Amino acid sequence: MTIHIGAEQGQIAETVLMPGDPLRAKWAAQTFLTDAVCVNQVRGMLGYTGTWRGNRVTIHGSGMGMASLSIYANELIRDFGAKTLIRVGSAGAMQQDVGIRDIVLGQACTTLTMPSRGIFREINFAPCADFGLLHAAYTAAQARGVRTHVGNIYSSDVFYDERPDLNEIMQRHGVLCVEMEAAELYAVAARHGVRALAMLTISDHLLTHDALPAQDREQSFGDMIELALQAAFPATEARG
Ligand SMILES: O=P(O)(O)O[C@H]1O[C@H](CO)[C@@H](O)[C@H]1O
Ligand SMILES: O=c1cc[nH]c(=O)[nH]1
Repeated sequence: MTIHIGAEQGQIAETVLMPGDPLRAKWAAQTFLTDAVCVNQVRGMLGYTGTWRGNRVTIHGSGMGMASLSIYANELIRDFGAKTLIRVGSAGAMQQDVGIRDIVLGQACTTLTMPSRGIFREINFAPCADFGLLHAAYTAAQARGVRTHVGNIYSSDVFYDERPDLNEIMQRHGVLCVEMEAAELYAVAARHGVRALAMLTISDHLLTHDALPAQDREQSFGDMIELALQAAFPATEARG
């Protein structure tokens, strides 16, 4: 039990899927895990542990923003021994050829800042995905025939951005989409020598202004959840 996670020791699996939305965690656990048990409700930040094809998995909300994710990622890794953390988030597309419901795998993250920024002093640390997870997720997505993009994503620390000029610069440099947690997840994971990946489903589009409703963001990202599980347990997937 930690300040923010009420689980007992042993109740958190080594593999953790992390949506921002705690209700997406609940839906994903109840839809995809066997014998899912709620292991955290502190502050309404829901976490569930169950199994997927015999492998123990926890699905735990991160909350919105890097400050919130940082608390949960630190406690999951340092206090509960999490070794593989996969963010399963939503994101806003920043390129014309990235469409609603496409999946983006965050190979690297662009930031203005992040909670871990301070410890790097004058260094511009480049938060990047674990290559094994990235490769496994891409392979699984190709096999499933899901439209998938791999590349640089923008981890913003604000949702209501007063600097749209920065979006234009990032778009010209090929940044695929904007979300709010991945960079800090990658930095915390790197610091502790564990694996991390951000998988994102495009929920809205900064250029076309198309957007999915809240219920879809909560309960319709099944492709992404299954791809995250396949990426975490590729050998299991090969056996079918
Ligand atoms: O849907 P989630 O996973 O929360 O991700 C995105 O949605 C939230 C903003 O609406 C931010 O957390 C952003 O990163
Ligand atoms: O951070 C986010 C997440 C989803 N959509 C956005 O536009 N921004």
